[in-house]
This record gives sequence, structure tokens and C-alpha cells, in this order.
Amino acid sequence: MLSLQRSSTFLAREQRLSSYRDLTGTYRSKRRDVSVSVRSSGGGERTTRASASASASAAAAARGIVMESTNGSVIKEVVDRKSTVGGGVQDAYGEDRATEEQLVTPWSVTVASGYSLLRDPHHNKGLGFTEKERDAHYLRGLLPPVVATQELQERKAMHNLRQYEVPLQRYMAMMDLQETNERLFYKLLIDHVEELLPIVYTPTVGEACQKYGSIFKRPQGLYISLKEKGKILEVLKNWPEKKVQVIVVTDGERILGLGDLGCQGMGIPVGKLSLYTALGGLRPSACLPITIDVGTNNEKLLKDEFYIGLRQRRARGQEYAELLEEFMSAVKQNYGEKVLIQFEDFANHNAFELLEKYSKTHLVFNDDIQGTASVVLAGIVAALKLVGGSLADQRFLFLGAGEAGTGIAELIALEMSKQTNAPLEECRKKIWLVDSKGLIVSSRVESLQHFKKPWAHEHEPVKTLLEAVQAIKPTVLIGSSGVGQTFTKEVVETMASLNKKPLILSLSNPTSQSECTAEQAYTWSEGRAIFASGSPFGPVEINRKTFLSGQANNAYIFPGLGLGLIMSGAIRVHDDMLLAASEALASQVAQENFDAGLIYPPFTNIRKISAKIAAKVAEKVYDLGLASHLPRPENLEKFAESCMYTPIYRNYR
Ligand SMILES: NC(=O)C1=CN([C@@H]2O[C@H](COP(=O)(O)OP(=O)(O)OC[C@H]3O[C@@H](n4cnc5c(N)ncnc54)[C@H](OP(=O)(O)O)[C@@H]3O)[C@@H](O)[C@H]2O)C=CC1
Ligand SMILES: CC(=O)C(=O)O
Ligand SMILES: [Mg+2]
Repeated sequence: MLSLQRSSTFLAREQRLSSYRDLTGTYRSKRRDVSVSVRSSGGGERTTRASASASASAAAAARGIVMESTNGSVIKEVVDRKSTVGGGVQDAYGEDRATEEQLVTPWSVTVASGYSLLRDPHHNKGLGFTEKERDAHYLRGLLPPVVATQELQERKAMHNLRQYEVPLQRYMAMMDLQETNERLFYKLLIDHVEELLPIVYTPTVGEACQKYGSIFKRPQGLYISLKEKGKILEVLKNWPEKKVQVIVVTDGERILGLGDLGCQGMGIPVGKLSLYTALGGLRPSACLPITIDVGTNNEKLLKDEFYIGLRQRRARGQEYAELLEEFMSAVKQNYGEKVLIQFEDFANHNAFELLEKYSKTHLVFNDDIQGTASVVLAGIVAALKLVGGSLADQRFLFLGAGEAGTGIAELIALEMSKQTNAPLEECRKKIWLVDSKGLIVSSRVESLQHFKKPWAHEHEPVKTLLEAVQAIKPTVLIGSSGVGQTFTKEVVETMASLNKKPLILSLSNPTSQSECTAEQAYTWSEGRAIFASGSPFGPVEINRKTFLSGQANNAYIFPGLGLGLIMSGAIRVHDDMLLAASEALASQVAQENFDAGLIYPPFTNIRKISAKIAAKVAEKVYDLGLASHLPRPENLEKFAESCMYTPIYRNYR
């Protein structure tokens, strides 16, 4: 322990020597090499001997953004602490001192070394530790003699993973890797994104949530239940990372299309945040998954002896609102107003209200309403190249008028209104929605939930989707019902009889809830459908012709959107930022993708795409005067790229 503290002091002194303040007050680093991380008594991570002081890096540092350079070296804590939420104060050398508040936090971690270094997922490299590192960090004897490159470790990990035939086993193996060697986990995910996305995300994450009680091993995020009422700020302080930039929070009531999974919904924030890092380049330590547990109405879970949540029915009304209010205030108090909060998989009766309430006071967005809208609009705009006509020339029909359905509908109408200068009201009239009671029409308006009311157009009542397709004659059919197999053969055939190239999007997740499969869409439309789905489908062969389908999933949007908001220091989310994200994504569909019938670019390029999305979003943030990170970088795309976390191992001195 003594040696650890000594080493911590030494490294702190090193940092004092290695960084200096330039005339603008920005901390700049003189050194190129990197060493191990140190956690201050305030819990924040420090890395000494920070990397090169490229101007983009320094600019990012001044904004409190932790950046990584491509050679795997790291700049951390070379930041203006005054602009860094939850940070300490600086002495004359610019050295960070913990605030009084930080000193009383339970975290007083020092340099990890030896046995504990191997058990610290943030710094562990397993067999990747070099001979020198093994000497310097008390690792001799704790590892077998071989020194493996990260590439070899990656090949081995992929080989081992592929031995599992059951997707849930692969999911568990990936979670184990994340918990033992975080950088290797992200290297795998980034390098094999198409293969691993269906494992760490939909569809497998859905099954993982259903069985979360049985497979739960270690906390991967924070659980805030009714038991913590009145103590949420204290609970937030139990989380070891102090410089959180993005929170994904759920209350587990509408997990994918699987319904109320209560506390076991935790798999969703964990999965979404792993994509923030892998796809959007946010540091893992900046990401905080949170599940709010107010009970569950899932009888099966309430009776399940392995259930990990509160064994009570859901709190509603004032009790619920008070817990959420305490949570939202505590987050702001602990992390400041620039922390991004993503609402995920709340049931719609809470989702719209929470968004409406907190979008005025916090940096929040609802992924199911807004992220989904942005990705689907991008797909539709791209698809116009294949189906022909403008956005305003299309007629839209949705099955499902909840968060996803009405969120997408509204963004389409907004974009249409911008393109044509027609009033929003007029544009909405081209969009029709069906819910569990049939087509939404004006005669139903009194009994409709508020978010459905704008879509209650004049029409006689229509009961079924098939009748609605026949009556409305849509060019675009969108499934957002959460119910599988609802795009029947008759429905798809009718779409194909009405359109040369019907655009059909089965958004519901996971795969079991998809409104139809890719094979059904292509077979029933005789290969003419343009099809994309929320969960991925493999290639389909019909009459010796292969059909591919894209994944219309908000995973294309939220990582880049989040990066753009964070790098510009946005203080609020605005619809124009979602439109900007959508436009950026649509512009990334290449001719070869269109030639293959695709309306989204492949996920293999997602980090580049995320940087472009981030740049467009940040541009909008600056244009709208909602940015707090000034001055605005000249090249936002390059800046976004330079901010991205890379999973390459760092060298430890
Ligand atoms: N691909 C992606 O990126 C995303 C996909 N989704 C998926 O979309 C689905 C819905 O999510 P969300 O909108 O948040 O859920 P909501 O619960 O908010 O909305 C579901 C809607 O579907 C309607 N519905 C349910 N069953 C039927 C049925 N048999 N026939 C017609 N309508 C029906 C409901 O009707 P009523 O209002 O009458 O109850 C409601 O309007 C989920 O499966 C989710 O996984 C969600 C977000 C993103
Ligand atoms: C993708 C997503 O956010 C959902 O299905 O809820
Ligand atoms: Mg969701």
C-alpha cells in the first residue's frame, strides 16, 4: 500500500512537470508517452505523462473531454477543471486538488498493480503485459511466460466465442470479457461489429434481460429503487467514476417488445452504453447505466425466486414522479448540467411526460421516441432514391402508435414541412397510424392519449391493418407495434400490389417481435420490397437471387448524436439536431448499398458515420447557440474523430 501511495505522489509530480498552461489557460501536454492511471481521492482518473499536444487534443482537453490519440496513448485530466463538472480545484501548478466533498467520498483508490491490476478491467491486459510492465507492476509470476499481442488475444477471444452456439452464452462470454479486460472487449466489438452487435444488443440482449436474474454476476450499472428514496445523491456517489458524461436510464417497463421486465431491464442501458463507446467513441468510464426500480407488474417475475428487483407492483402517480424528480435533480447536482441523460424503454405513459418535463431543464432525449425517429427518417430519405418521388409524395401507414410510431411520424412531418414550406398540420395528414383498436381517426379523438391526437384524421373507422392498407394505400408501411407476425402475407401482398417498390420497415425488437421477417417481406412481395428491420436478418435467397436487408435501429443514431452533444457542450436537445443526425446518416448510404437494395450503410463503418453525425449535430448545437464549449472547432468532423476512445492497449511504464 505504501509503495502504491509513493508511486501515486511520484506520478502526480510527473504530471505537474509534464503539463503547462498556455496563454489561453488551456492545459497542454509536453510528453508523448503514457503511463498508468491514478485515481485521485476524489475518484477521478488521472493519467500521467500524457500524450502529444496536438491542437485538437488541447482544444478537447480545454473542454473537459478526455481524448485518445490513434497510437493508443491517452490524455486524461489535461483539462480545465473549472469547466469540468465535479472536478476539484487547482493549485498554483495547475495540479488538481480534491474538493472537501470529494475527500469524504468512499473512494481512495491508488495505482493498481500486481494482482489487483490483473483484476481491474479498465487496466488489465492479461497476457498483453510486456516483460517490462511485468517487472514494473509486480506481475512476475502472476502470469504465464507468454507475452501476447492484443491482436492475438483478439483472435483467441473470437475463436473461443465462436465455440458457443447459443447466443446467450456468447452474450455472457462478452460480459465476462467486459468485466475482465475492457479494452479487449471494445476491440472485439469495434473490429467485429456486424457479428457482435446481435450479441451485445438486440436480439440477444432481450433474452439476457429476461434471464438477467439468473445470469447476474456483477453490478454493471447503478440500481436505484424505491428503497433509495431520499438518498439518491448518496447512491450516485457510490459509483466509482466521477466524470460521467452520459447516462442511459430505464425503469424497465417496456423492454424492447418484451414488455415489463422490471429491474432486469438493466441489460438495456448496459448494452446501449457499450455501443456509445464502441460505435460513438465515448470513454467507457464516462458512461453510466442506471435502472430505476419501482417494482414490476410482470407476474412471472414477481413469482420468480431468482428475480433481482423489488418484489412489488409498480409505483405510479406521485410516488413515481417524486422518485424520478429526485433522480433527475441528483444527477444534475452530482454531474452538472452537461451530463446527457438518455431515457430508454420506459412505457409510453411515462416516456412522453418525462421527456416533456425534463427537456426544459436537462440535457435529455428519449431514444425510443427521438433516436428512432431520426434513424427511420434517414432510411426513408435514402430509400427515396430507390422508390422515387419526394418525401411529400409518400403516404405513410404505421402499425403501432406509441413512442416509436408517433415519434417517427412527427419527425417525418417536420422534415416534410421544412422541405415544402407547408404547414406541419398539412404534412401530418399524409401520415396514418393504426393502434390496437384500429386506424386512428377523428371520431376516436376524445378517447385517445395525447400523443395520438395529432394523427386523428378524418376517415371512417377501420378495424384491421389489412383494411387500413387497402383504404390508405400507403407507399411506406412501418411496424412499431412490438407484436411479431402482424405484417401478414395479405398485408405485404397488398403493399406489393399498390407499389412497384413498397418500403416496408419492421421495427419491432427483438427478432421474435418483428412484424415480418426479411424472407417473408421479399417472398410475399416477389422480391420488390425495400425492407429493413429493427433486429438484423441474414441474407435471403429467393429463386437463386440473394436479398440483403438493413437494420433500422436507433443504434445508428444515438452514439453519434451523443458524441455531438457532448463535444459541443450542448445544454439542450433540439429537434433540429435530430434532423441533422438523420441527414448525416442518410448521406452515408453509398451507391453500392443502394445497388444491393440497402437503405442504411453497413455497421462496419459506424465509427466514421458516428463522427459525421456528431459533427452535424454539433454544428446545429453551435448554430442554435446551445453550445457551452467555445470556441467552436474549425473542423467538427476531425474534432469528433479526435475525441473518440480507442481500445488499443496503453503502454504502462
Ligand atoms: N428499431 C428501433 O430502433 C426501435 C424499435 N422499437 C420497437 O418498437 C416496438 C414498439 O415500441 P414503442 O413504440 O416504444 O411501444 P409503445 O408501447 O409505446 O407502442 C406500441 C404501439 O403498438 C400498438 N399495438 C400493440 N399491439 C398491437 C396490435 N396487435 N395491433 C396494432 N397495434 C398494436 C399499441 O396500441 P395501443 O396504443 O392501442 O396500446 C401502441 O400504439 C417495440 O418492439 C420496440 O422494440 C422501439 C424503439 C426503437
Ligand atoms: C432499439 C430500441 O431502442 C428498442 O427496441 O427499444
Ligand atoms: Mg429502446
